[in-house]
Amino acid sequence: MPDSRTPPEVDRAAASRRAVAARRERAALKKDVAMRVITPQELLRRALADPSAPAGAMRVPEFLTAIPAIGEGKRDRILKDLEISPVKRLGGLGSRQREDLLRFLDERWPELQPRDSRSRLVVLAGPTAVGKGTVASHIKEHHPEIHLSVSATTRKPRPGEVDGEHYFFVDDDEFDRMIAAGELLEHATVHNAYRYGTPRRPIEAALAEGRTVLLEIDLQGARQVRAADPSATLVFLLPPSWDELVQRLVGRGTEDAAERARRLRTAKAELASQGEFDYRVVNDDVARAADEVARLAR
Ligand SMILES: Nc1ncnc2c1ncn2[C@@H]1O[C@H](COP(=O)(O)OP(=O)(O)OP(=O)(O)O)[C@@H](O)[C@H]1O
Ligand SMILES: Nc1nc2c(ncn2[C@@H]2O[C@H](COP(=O)(O)O)[C@@H](O)[C@H]2O)c(=O)[nH]1
Repeated sequence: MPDSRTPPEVDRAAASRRAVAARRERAALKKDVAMRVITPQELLRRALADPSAPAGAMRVPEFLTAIPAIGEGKRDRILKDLEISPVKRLGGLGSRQREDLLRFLDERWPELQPRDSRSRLVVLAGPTAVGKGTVASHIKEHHPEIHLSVSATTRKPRPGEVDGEHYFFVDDDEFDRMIAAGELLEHATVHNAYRYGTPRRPIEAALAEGRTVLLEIDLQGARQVRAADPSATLVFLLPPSWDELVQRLVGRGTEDAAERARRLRTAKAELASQGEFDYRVVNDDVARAADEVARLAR
């Protein structure tokens, strides 16, 4: 039967069919990213190679939220940081924006991976005086959604330290009892001096609530946690340099010379073990390092 429509009507109908097909293809691509059939990097490379392909027509915000680890808040922060307008399509990105977006995906890939293979248990370790306690306190203050574990220890409180807040200060008998009762997830004698351990129950309760739990512990403890839960995330905090580490230890002024020497000996061994960790973060600036650890913990 002859087509009774005018040529403009035929064109409009064809354009509408093409638009519907393109929308379907974009939806399929987004699903492929969400289901991990292809990586976001691969989709972005396809879009850049052929801006007229369905991937090229995808807007950057819908591309970002196709990645399961990126919600709307994170999406908006990324767009702002990379200075990309929300109306931009992948195929229309400028060369600097392309590079920035690809670099972002490559650098952040570990934390954008779906969490289902990792538990919510995160360990922060590193040599003495690198700033573990300082970074952990910053996280506690600025990321209240993360539960910071309070350890038990046989060492005496330093000035300003509060029982139950900084540590549970216990004597040797009580520490032995906690071990015998299975109350500690891990425990170790640190710097060949005092004993420290992670109370198990508050951690299990926080994990059961779906919260991320951060343990600020030593290398021996980190190894025990890894053995108990291979899916835990291990983060190693590094000083900007060895000299800076010594300066921080001396500057803190909480140990005498003998204790400092003992701690620095342990620090050398700990630094040599950093390869066992999933991530390394340099504590050059407390807020920056804390935010990086919090991001890895999410
Ligand atoms: N990014 C930083 N820049 C400068 N000084 C820092 C930084 N982070 C921490 N410090 C300082 O370094 C000292 C050691 O920090 P902190 O006590 O947090 O270390 P730690 O790793 O918990 O040590 P330890 O394992 O011996 O308990 C403190 O005086 C702290 O204020
Ligand atoms: N294995 C564990 N190590 C712990 C724990 N809590 C703290 N620590 C580590 O001890 C040293 C010394 O701490 P300080 O407060 O006396 O300076 C430090 O490296 C901590 O990370 C723990 O529960 N288990």
